[in-house]
Amino acid sequence: MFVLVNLKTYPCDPIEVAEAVSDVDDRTDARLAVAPQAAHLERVAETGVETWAQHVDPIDHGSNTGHTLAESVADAGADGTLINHSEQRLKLADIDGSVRAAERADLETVVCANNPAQIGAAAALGPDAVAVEPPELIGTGTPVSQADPDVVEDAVDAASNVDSAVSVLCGAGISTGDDVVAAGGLGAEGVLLASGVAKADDPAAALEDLVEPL
Ligand SMILES: O=C[C@H](O)COP(=O)(O)O
Repeated sequence: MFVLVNLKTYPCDPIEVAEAVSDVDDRTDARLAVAPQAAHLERVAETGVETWAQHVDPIDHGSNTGHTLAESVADAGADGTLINHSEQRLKLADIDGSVRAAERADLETVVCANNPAQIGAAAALGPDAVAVEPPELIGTGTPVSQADPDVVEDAVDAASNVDSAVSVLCGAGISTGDDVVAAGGLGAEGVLLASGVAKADDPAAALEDLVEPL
């Protein structure tokens, strides 16, 4: 299973979380990665942990201000990027452009989507993976794998019907090892989570619990 921890703009110490993820990563068969804010990418990558950006823009080098360039994210040490997160929604053409920009910079891609229909559309754009996240469950601590298992299974079917090479993650409310196991049982190859680690009093202990059954 792939466990991708998005730090969003939570007031956690990104280096402390990255070091905890790196430490747990050494002791599990699961694949772990951290997605800090763009300004923290370089320092997080220097810890040795697999590092992801939270977003890249559908742009190339040039006359752009206040954007995130895929090449700069890669130069900072990122291995991959989220695209179209529920909190950073893009138009369809811009999702496509961001996937192309990430490919150009050799970044792995996870395109997020609200529901199975959008997952099918996202998979058609050829990312490495898609992540289904019902927005109403994000940050609630109620796991999608328990609250809405059909949405995960339907997303897996939707992606597979379009392109079986595109793997499916699920997210929203995932915070325990049981949640991750349940997600795997529904066909997801990974989970995208945030508050369960980034808002935990002890992020290292939260991570240990997440990967313990894997
Ligand atoms: O990127 C992560 C997702 O939005 C899930 O967030 P959450 O784990 O806080 O529900």
